[in-house]
Amino acid sequence: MCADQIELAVLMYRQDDPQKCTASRLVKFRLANEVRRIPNSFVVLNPYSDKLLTASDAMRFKGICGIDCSWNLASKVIRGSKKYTNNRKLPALLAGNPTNYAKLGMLSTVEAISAALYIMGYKSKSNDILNKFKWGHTFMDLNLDILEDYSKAFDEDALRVIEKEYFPNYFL
Ligand SMILES: C[S@@+](CC[C@H](N)C(=O)[O-])C[C@H]1O[C@@H](n2cnc3c(N)ncnc32)[C@H](O)[C@@H]1O
Repeated sequence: MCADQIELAVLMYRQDDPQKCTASRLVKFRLANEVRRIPNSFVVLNPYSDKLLTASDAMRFKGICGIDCSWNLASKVIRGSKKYTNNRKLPALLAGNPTNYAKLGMLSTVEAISAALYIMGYKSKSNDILNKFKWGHTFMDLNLDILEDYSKAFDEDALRVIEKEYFPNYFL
């Protein structure tokens, strides 16, 4: 998969400290575009979706969009909204960022986009965006083996089997 073939976007609610906001940093380094309306051809990273992101989504979507809001308000902003389409939850992963370190599924926006890139086959770009954060390598240190296994699973059933092997008690 060629790293240039996928576009990255963020929808920003600006609810967190701008100094710590990972989406702002991606926009600053021109690694993602800030959008007000998510293009229909993009997959939306939604931690409350019933549908899991799989490697086969690389064939369906030409871009990935993160929704950057506070985790404290995410349930209201994302779960309570019907305006997002093409929603996908990531299979279970451990956060590597200092705020939610080692919490399952509570990833920062950059971690979520990086994981989606890895699973969809854009492995080099997945690392490139993490490299803009001093703690970015921690996310890969914690999750590389898991992400590699997830990237080989082409449907949700296969993903859920792997998820259960690594995290038997995972519910978000
Ligand atoms: C709730 S925001 C928190 C952003 C944080 N303030 C930052 O600076 O990165 C994180 C976003 O990343 C994506 N995300 C995080 N964990 C996810 C998961 N388990 N499944 C799908 N998307 C996820 C979602 O778009 C989510 O809204």
